[in-house]
Amino acid sequence: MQHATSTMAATASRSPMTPLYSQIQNPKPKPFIALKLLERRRKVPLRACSCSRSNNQKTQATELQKLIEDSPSSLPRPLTSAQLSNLATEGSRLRVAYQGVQGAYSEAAAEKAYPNCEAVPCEQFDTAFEAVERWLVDRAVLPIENSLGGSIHRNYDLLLRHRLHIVGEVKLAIRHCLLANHGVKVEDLKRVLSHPQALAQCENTLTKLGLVREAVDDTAGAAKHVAFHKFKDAGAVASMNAAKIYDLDVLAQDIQDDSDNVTRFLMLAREPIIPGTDKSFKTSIVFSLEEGPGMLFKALAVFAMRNINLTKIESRPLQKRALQTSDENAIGFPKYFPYLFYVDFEASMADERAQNALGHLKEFATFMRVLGSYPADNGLP
Ligand SMILES: O=C(O)C(=O)C[C@]1(C(=O)O)C=C[C@@H](O)C=C1
Repeated sequence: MQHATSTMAATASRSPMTPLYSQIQNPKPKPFIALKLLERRRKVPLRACSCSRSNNQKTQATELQKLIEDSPSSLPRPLTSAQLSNLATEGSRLRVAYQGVQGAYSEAAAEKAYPNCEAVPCEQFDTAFEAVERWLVDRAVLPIENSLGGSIHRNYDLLLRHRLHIVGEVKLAIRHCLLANHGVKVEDLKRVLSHPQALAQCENTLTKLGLVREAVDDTAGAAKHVAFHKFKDAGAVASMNAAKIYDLDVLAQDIQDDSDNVTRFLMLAREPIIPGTDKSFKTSIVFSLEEGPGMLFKALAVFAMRNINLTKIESRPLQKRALQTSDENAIGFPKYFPYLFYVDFEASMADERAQNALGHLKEFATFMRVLGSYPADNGLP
């Protein structure tokens, strides 16, 4: 159990949830037209499948082809929400969405989680969620917490807003480098670009160097930007891999504030996996409680009394728009700040202790959802 937050949420009645574990969603049919999307490391990223296509679909494919060919480099561009609607999926390799551009840590995490997958870059976290929901990719791998920077709140909120299931986790050691264009020295730098999490993880080094931080969407995107604009006064915090891809010099290595810098990523899918007991499993849930003294204590006790270890607890403001209509009906909106609690615990949903704990929690939680029950990543990051 790492930390707890004690703010209470006050809510109204909830709908019953039977069985405890989330229902398997009805699979949607795969789109008839399948376009090979953003084939990595190849000049021609789109390939139509053999089935016949409508004029509209041909136009979309041509537009996308043009869009990618117009790109200043031959690297794939990340998906935008607008492009998502134009694309469909095909292929034997598992297609895994990640946020960022090629060389981002998230890409490395996707490849660690699904070796030999086709990693598909997405502009934003939302785009990655949507890409899975719309069958454009098979999975998404997204960061959820970092050992130095803490939680990635946006993804907690998106987990609730979307209906994907957590099917695994993967931990990745994050080793940041300070990158700059050839010939640029550390003393020439005035600014540094990177993802806000990466900047936060290198707080001490960047403060010592007196660099002005500029936040961008991802670390590799920062490296790409610095290289593209041939900046002489700005560097990027990114990976060694990004330095190679964007042809930048490495001015300093391992600049994170602590050598043990690990990011935990979630593997997300349209359908849950069947939880087992053969290996160590984790379960992630989200719930809200009525307001009142000791309510969170009572909620956490359902795990403690069954000797179930909690590995993470996070509280997030309950935003009405973040909820699905069915969830919305289950929750009232009180005059005080309502909160949602996200809890990860070390037990499989196939374990009777977990089922009893959640049955107990349901007796007084005003809302509860199982986000996934999945094998724990206990290996080296
Ligand atoms: O910018 C990247 O390279 C990412 O993959 C994103 C991200 C994050 O969101 O936390 C992932 C891992 C690191 O902790 C830093 C940044």
